[in-house]
Amino acid sequence: MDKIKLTHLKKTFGTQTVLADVSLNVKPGEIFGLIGPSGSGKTTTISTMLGVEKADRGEALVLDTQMPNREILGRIGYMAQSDALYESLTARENLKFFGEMKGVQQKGLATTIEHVSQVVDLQDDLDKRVSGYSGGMKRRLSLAIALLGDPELLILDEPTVGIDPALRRQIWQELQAIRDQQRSVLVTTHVMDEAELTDRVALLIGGRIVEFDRPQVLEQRYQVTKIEDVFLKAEAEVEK
Ligand SMILES: Nc1ncnc2c1ncn2[C@@H]1O[C@H](COP(=O)(O)OP(=O)(O)OP(=O)(O)O)[C@@H](O)[C@H]1O
Repeated sequence: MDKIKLTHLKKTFGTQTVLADVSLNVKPGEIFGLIGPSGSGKTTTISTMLGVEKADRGEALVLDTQMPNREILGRIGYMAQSDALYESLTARENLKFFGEMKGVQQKGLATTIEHVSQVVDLQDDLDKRVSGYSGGMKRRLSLAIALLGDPELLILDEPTVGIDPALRRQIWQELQAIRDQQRSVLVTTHVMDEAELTDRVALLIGGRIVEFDRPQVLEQRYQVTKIEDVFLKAEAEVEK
């Protein structure tokens, strides 16, 4: 059973068609990458699938349920592009608050907070107020919050922006461990090396998914060795 299933989604803002016709599915136990030029509609795809924005046409099912749905939202680890954090609280207090909201048992909460803050390397800064955090630290805290409660589905909008390469690698190891537990991850990224690490990747160009397959299959199809080159060639073809 698919964790996400989008069928012929269309979304316009005024006269601008941002999503012309988007269909995709995310399976259990996979890391699914959504890549595309800036402004191609990656964030809109996410907000429409979650029901934050209303689709003009088509259907979006998340965990077999039409969104928006509060109960389902509670079962997803969602990291938006802008951080929604309590600035006047410390990181630990934020994690505690969101952990309780997600129903993490009080008994295991401290251990869970320990684990997610280690993944994003914030364990030494947990008792600082978020207002004193850098942009990258806030991103890392948002990611830690998304990881709370071991959600069966993670939806991460550019989770590694402003994050150093070594930590980025550590975060991807965690995403792979999550995948290996048969949980699913949908991730948008601008970093082509990251797209290489996904199980399947979709290229969103001009409001359509122009390619959608395993990275290696796409590289063979375009006779290149990197997803970056697939991306550039596909983009040039669309622009023709
Ligand atoms: N609420 C909105 N009202 C009007 N236009 C919007 C709205 N949200 C997005 N758009 C427009 O839709 C287009 C796609 O934006 P979106 O943020 O989905 O792209 P993106 O692929 O996520 O971009 P980036 O990679 O830069 O984050 C842009 O032209 C944007 O201006």
